[in-house]
Amino acid sequence: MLPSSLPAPRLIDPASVTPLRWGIIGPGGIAETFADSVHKHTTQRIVAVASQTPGKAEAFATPRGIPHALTSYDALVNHPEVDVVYVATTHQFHKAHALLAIAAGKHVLVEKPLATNPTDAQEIVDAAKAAGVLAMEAMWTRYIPQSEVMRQIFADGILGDISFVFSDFGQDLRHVPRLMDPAAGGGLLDLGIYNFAFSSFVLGNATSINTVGSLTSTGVDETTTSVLSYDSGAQAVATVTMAAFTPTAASVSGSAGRLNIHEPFFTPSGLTLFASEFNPTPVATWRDESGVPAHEGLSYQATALSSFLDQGLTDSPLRPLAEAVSDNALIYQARHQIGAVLTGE
Ligand SMILES: NC(=O)C1=CN([C@@H]2O[C@H](COP(=O)(O)OP(=O)(O)OC[C@H]3O[C@@H](n4cnc5c(N)ncnc54)[C@H](OP(=O)(O)O)[C@@H]3O)[C@@H](O)[C@H]2O)C=CC1
Ligand SMILES: O=C1CO[C@H](CO)[C@@H](O)[C@@H]1O
Repeated sequence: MLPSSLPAPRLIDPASVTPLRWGIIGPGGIAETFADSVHKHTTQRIVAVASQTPGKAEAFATPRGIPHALTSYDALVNHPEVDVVYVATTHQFHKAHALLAIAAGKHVLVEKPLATNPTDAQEIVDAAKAAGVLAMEAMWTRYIPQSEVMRQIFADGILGDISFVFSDFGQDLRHVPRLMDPAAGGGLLDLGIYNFAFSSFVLGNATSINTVGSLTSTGVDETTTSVLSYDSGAQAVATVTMAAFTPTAASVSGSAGRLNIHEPFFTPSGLTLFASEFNPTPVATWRDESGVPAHEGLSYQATALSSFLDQGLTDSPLRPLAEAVSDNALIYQARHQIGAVLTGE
């Protein structure tokens, strides 16, 4: 019997965790959204920002009242007022900048993907472990309310035996230089990481992957369809493109019911439960009415990180590093299956 309502998310009160002092490396597009949403929705505070581009740190810090605008990443990671570093540079620099923060003894939140390949991602994990600091991939979707609702739905077995997961992420991003760049570009590392993280959220680690796809004029992956297989017999299909705007939908199907994650599935949205037999009438719907819309949801991961440190943890229980590495390895395989080989690989 399916429930007629979905559980309410159990959220952390932002005021209940230690207000950490954050430093940002690489104040570009996502750093702006992160800083503004963190200041709006949490008790965490950005106290320093460092940019290698002249004038950029100052321009970022001044309107936000951030006290320290620095011109060197070294100075930021070694700044005595910084507790945790947010690495917001483009993918190919994540490893070097995460290691810099870890070597300075700082906790680190690394933008997704953790690195451009699983070997580099594992190096970050090993360094953080050796230094006894927390490292966390900024897979922010894991920390938004609907993911908390989903965790309860899965724990209660509401969907029965889950056999199929579908996720789709597509936007025309071919005008964005970093995504066309053979050093770190492509749809899979930038967008597909959300699909792969969604599949592992539901089904765990895939045992095999088969990908078909096409490349951009610069040789990075443009459009891909991946089929992931699991020991249980379940499958996940991930469609990813940086050439067109697609539904950006996701669903989880089991023997007892199907859960649709409202579009776009990777931001705060909503959930609808259907019966397992064909019937378009929803059984139950939950909508995110928390007042933290779209990318403002980046703020949840900052509160979560602080709560993990308060609990003495050095790995996110909601997006463990081992999972970030195994998803990275699947993306590596997917890319190489279609010949999307980055510079130096
Ligand atoms: N969670 C989300 O929804 C999103 C996440 N992201 C992630 O955030 C990361 C950054 O993306 P985004 O903010 O769009 O990136 P930007 O293009 O805005 O660049 C961010 C920073 O990276 C450094 N940088 C960029 N290009 C170069 C280069 N060629 N050489 C040296 N340094 C460079 C710069 O640092 P400096 O200022 O020091 O020069 C820049 O300020 C990506 O890894 C991406 O996956 C991006 C968008 C959304
Ligand atoms: O994480 C992300 C979410 O969506 C963006 C586009 O809107 C991506 O480019 C980005 O890296």
